[in-house]
Amino acid sequence: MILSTSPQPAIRFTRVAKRHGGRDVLRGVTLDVRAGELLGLVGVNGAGKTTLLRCLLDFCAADEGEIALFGIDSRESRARAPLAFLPERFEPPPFLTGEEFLAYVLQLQGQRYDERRALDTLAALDLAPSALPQRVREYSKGMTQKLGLAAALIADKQLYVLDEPCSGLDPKAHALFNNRMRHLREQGRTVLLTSHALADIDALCDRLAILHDGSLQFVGTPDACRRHYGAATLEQAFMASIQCSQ
Ligand SMILES: Nc1ncnc2c1ncn2[C@@H]1O[C@H](COP(=O)(O)OP(=O)(O)OP(=O)(O)O)[C@@H](O)[C@H]1O
Repeated sequence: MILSTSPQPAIRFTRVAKRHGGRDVLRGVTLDVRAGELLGLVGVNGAGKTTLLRCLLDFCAADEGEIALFGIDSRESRARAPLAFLPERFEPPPFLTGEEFLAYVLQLQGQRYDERRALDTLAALDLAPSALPQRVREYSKGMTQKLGLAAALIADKQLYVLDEPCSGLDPKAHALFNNRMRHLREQGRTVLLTSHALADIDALCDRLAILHDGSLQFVGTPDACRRHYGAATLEQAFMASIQCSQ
């Protein structure tokens, strides 16, 4: 058990390190995701973002360090109960219908499937009601991603961990997703998401964390990031942050 501190962050990574194949993928990552904030984790391909989330979700064990969810060691299953997760590569069982998949996800969380709620969740992501009785194998890439988001969002959770949630979304669904994220923040929910779209991070996130080669280079607001690197845009600031580390 990790001792809680006050005010308690939704997620606390403390000196998290992970090696894969003799290579350091995470090098002592320390980061608090505050309760009620929307934090964007950014970094180049292979920076270690998904690995950090996998450690958080106990999909793999960190070699060093600790991770706590609302003050509870993330390796305890009860710590992850208030959390919904969308993986980077969302691959639902192709033989299920959309409705069967959503019902299954809710059942795993001890919740009942409610068609009205499912339709509202789909509508909020611009997924047509006809997707519910359709088999997932017939879905387009964007439809599959919307179903993954719907599965993450349909259960009422305090914390959402979304790995590249906008991957494959069309512009309308993308805008609707951003609205949904703002709504979650208004409700005091916490969101940790990864994204390669710095414009989204700028428009949406309270703070961003830049991970490069397994180490955090910067954590703060988009404005603070631009100021810190003397940059006019977040893109320039990001480029400066990863060059500084080389
Ligand atoms: N199971 C594994 N075995 C070996 N190497 C791994 C494993 N998982 C991740 N890695 C390596 O760890 C590094 C970080 O990968 P990770 O998927 O965390 O990066 P990422 O920042 O999420 O990248 P992307 O933006 O491309 O999704 C990569 O070099 C990857 O090859």
